[in-house]
Amino acid sequence: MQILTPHVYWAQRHGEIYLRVELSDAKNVNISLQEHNTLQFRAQGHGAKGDNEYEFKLEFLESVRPEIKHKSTERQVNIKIKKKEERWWDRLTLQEKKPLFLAPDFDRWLDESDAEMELQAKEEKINKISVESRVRNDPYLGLKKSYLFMYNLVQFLGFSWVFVNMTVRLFILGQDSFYDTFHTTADIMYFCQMMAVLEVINPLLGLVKTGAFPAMIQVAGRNVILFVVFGSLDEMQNKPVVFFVFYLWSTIEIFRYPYYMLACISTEWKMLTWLRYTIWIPLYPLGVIAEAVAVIQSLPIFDETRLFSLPLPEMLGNSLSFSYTLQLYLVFMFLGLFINLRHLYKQRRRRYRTRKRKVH
Ligand SMILES: CCCCCCCCCCCCC[C@@H](O)CC(=O)SCCNC(=O)CCNC(=O)[C@H](O)C(C)(C)COP(=O)(O)OP(=O)(O)OC[C@H]1O[C@@H](n2cnc3c(N)ncnc32)[C@H](O)[C@@H]1OP(=O)(O)O
Repeated sequence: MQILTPHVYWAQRHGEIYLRVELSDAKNVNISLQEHNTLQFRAQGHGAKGDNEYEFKLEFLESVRPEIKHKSTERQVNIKIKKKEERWWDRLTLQEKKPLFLAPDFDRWLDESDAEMELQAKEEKINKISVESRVRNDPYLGLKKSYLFMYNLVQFLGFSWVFVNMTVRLFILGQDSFYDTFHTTADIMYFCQMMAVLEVINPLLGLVKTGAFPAMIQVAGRNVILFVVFGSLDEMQNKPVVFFVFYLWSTIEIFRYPYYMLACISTEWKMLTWLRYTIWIPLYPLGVIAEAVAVIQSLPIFDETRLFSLPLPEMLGNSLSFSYTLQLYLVFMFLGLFINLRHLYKQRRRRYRTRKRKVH
């Protein structure tokens, strides 16, 4: 019998190589691996040149695992080989010139980015299964979800009240409404911001799957402005900056809390998700700027009133104004801005993963 070479078709994934040998009714299939990367195939069957003994040898680009699986069907021999290291190969063989008997298997062919998506989809499916099994095992899930739903509802109502109140007053009174924002909305804002401390506690108790640190920065940052800068200085309370700070805070929250409420009942509105993960892009820096303006405006007032000043010995000037602490706080504020912008950017990317497509 003449020894011939069959047609071989190939495709790859990050971790595997698939070969399809065009040989029907193959018998005595003998596949071996030499030197970690050279596959030798020999079998009898019906190929392009009729019934014959067929063989080929492929020296792979990189090492592969010794356990090689194959399955002969009436029409072909399918071979699955695991790569030693899970990575994308630029080509199949070590030699740059493709052997004549080798061609891409277009039935299985995926380019690198498609294969990545396939891999990601598999990982997501596995994660979903493991989350679902954990969820099924949690007897308090209903209670946790109800608590979170109520918390988010209360916050949504609170911030909506602030937002609607300010908007209506802006339409009726115009710029005059800037001056008494604090007196008309502070009680509700105090309530919402005190409640927001739960946002640091929730991740610590494992009730929500996010980090406590970004929430701590957010809540502490806002509460310094609300309780210390605005709350303790009457002189600050009728400044227009209060309007801008409260408006920026409440604008994001009237989207964020409904988004969480829907998440609690496993529902999603694409538009709401987009708003939750997008409008922070202009709002967050603007919010920090407005807060910084408030801090800067409060510095001379703290200097004058000596409120919260630190007592010092007489030779050091009696007391250290709280404005120095606030100047230091301004630095922390921009550090906090950077940390949370990065966090929000990551959260957004997690939601809207974009993939680079490689053009071959
Ligand atoms: C005295 C020491 C002081 C030290 C302070 C240092 C300086 C601080 C400076 C800070 C500057 C602050 C500036 C700020 O005040 C300005 C403004 O706010 S301007 C207005 C714009 N602001 C924003 O856009 C921020 C809004 N806030 C937030 O987004 C969050 O507070 C934040 C912590 C920043 C991010 O939230 P989180 O980490 O929770 O991300 P996700 O929303 O993606 O949630 C992750 C998953 O958890 C689920 N989750 C979270 N919370 C809940 C909930 N309450 N109920 C139900 N589920 C919840 C959520 O659904 C996500 O899950 P999945 O991915 O499955 O949907």
